[in-house]
Amino acid sequence: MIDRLIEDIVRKQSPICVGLDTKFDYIPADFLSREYSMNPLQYAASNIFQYNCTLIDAIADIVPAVKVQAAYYEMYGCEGMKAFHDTIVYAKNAGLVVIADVKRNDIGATATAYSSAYLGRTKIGDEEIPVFDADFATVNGYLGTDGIAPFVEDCKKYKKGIFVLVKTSNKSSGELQDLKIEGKTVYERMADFVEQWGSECVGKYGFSAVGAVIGATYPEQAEKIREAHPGLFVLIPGYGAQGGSAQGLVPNFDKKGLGGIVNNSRAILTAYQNEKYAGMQFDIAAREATLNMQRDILDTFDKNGIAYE
Ligand SMILES: O=c1ccn([C@@H]2O[C@H](COP(=O)(O)O)[C@@H](O)[C@H]2O)c(=O)[nH]1
Repeated sequence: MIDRLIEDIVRKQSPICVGLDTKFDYIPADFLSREYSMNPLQYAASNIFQYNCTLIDAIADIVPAVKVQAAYYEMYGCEGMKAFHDTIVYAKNAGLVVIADVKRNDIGATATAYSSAYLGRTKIGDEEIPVFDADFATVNGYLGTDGIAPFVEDCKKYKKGIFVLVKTSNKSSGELQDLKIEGKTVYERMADFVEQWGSECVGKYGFSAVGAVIGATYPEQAEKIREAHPGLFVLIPGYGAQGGSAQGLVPNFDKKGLGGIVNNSRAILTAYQNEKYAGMQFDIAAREATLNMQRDILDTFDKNGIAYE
């Protein structure tokens, strides 16, 4: 899957992932269904799914991937998780790579169950059934190797990928991640682990399907990690609403524009509320915002001697 993601990034000249952190409140009133016979959670979830489908149709030709943030579906209960599942199916059918942002982990046995849910198969009798069946999942590596191994096994078996939290984009990420142990920060040690965990998952472009999450808000830290780990593929959240800049993304990428994919959720989902896109329908505004992000990144790449071949 890592090779396909890289090929789609290059083909679309777009190292961008649109984040489907779809809150009911984001949906414009004139898009809401007039079908009021459902309970409130069903109503919210069914509108979220319709919104996602319209948005996916608007961006599928200009980005390689979407990231579906589970929190915004879990908050609507079972109906929300159905919308999560159906959104994954819809996005895959639209030709997109799907990252399930679930940040899962636990002790080995339980991590195996999580991995079956999001990447692998659930065994019932003789049948092995794909459940959410995303292409990538985000995971938390802080329980250590036994909590990650089941995900890595499913990456190998089903050609999937994971992104392990290394240096997160949030303000307080340094409280723990920047602490030093024997001369290295915790995030640097985590990056070492990620390389080790993914050593048998390296694809034809030299990047492993076991990648890292590094926030766009921490370019200096990204530079350090990149120097130590040239084969680490990075999911980069934090561009847009969190203030990460295109220039700050540069350390993650090699001169061919490879090495990462940049997520943007709220600034695309709610672009129609931005005066820059005033009067546009939400899907048209989302497309324009995505194209502007692409221009911003490609112009910055150009200034830094980075270009897709
Ligand atoms: O370090 C991290 C890890 C994950 N995220 C997630 O990415 C998106 C960012 O949303 P924006 O609206 O573009 O800020 C969201 O799903 C986060 O949970 C992150 O931001 N930082």
